[in-house]
Amino acid sequence: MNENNHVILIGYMGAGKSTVGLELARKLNREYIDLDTEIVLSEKKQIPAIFEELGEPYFRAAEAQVLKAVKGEKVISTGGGVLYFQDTGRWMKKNGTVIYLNAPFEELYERITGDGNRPLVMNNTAASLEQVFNQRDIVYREAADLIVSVSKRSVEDTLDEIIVKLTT
Ligand SMILES: Nc1ncnc2c1ncn2[C@@H]1O[C@H](COP(=O)(O)OP(=O)(O)O)[C@@H](O)[C@H]1O
Ligand SMILES: O=C(O)C1=C[C@@H](OP(=O)(O)O)[C@@H](O)[C@H](O)C1
Ligand SMILES: [Mg+2]
Repeated sequence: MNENNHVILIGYMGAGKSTVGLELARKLNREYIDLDTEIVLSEKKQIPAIFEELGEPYFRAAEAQVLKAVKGEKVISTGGGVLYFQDTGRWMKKNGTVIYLNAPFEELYERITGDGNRPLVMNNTAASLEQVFNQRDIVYREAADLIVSVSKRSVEDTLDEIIVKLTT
């Protein structure tokens, strides 16, 4: 039996997981968790400082730990690297409905380029970010129960599709 019944948003940086998740929680009248926000609060450091001072492996472990501690029927916005450990996707499937917010790399890159709050964007070229996107896209698809396009589309429109898919 499932322990929890969350709605879990996954996808690459810039897909709108944080933006869509907050609104989705409001519409579904559920509590909302953004894993990045939880980590910032518990570490009392911003994401770039966590990467710089504690390292990416530390951040990945914290991310998986925070995710697995969420109980109930919440809406969870993950970070783009949340599937870093192989067992995380399995945990998600057992604990909720996993929705992959998907768009072409070029569109997502437009949204995130120059953002100083995303260490991967600051420290990598567009070509290597695209490579990461291509690797992760496979993993996101494997983990997803539903795939929703966020390409050239408003947040409202995306929300409507998610709500229809969750309730049919
Ligand atoms: N449907 C959309 N169309 C255009 N821009 C969007 C859309 N959804 C989110 N954005 C913008 O893209 C950026 C990244 O959104 P965010 O919610 O932080 O993504 P994520 O949490 O997946 O990294 C923000 O500037 C946000 O306003
Ligand atoms: O893709 C990633 O590895 C990351 C994505 C970020 O979250 P968003 O996907 O919400 O930008 C944040 O967790 C961190 O900067 C690392
Ligand atoms: Mg986010």
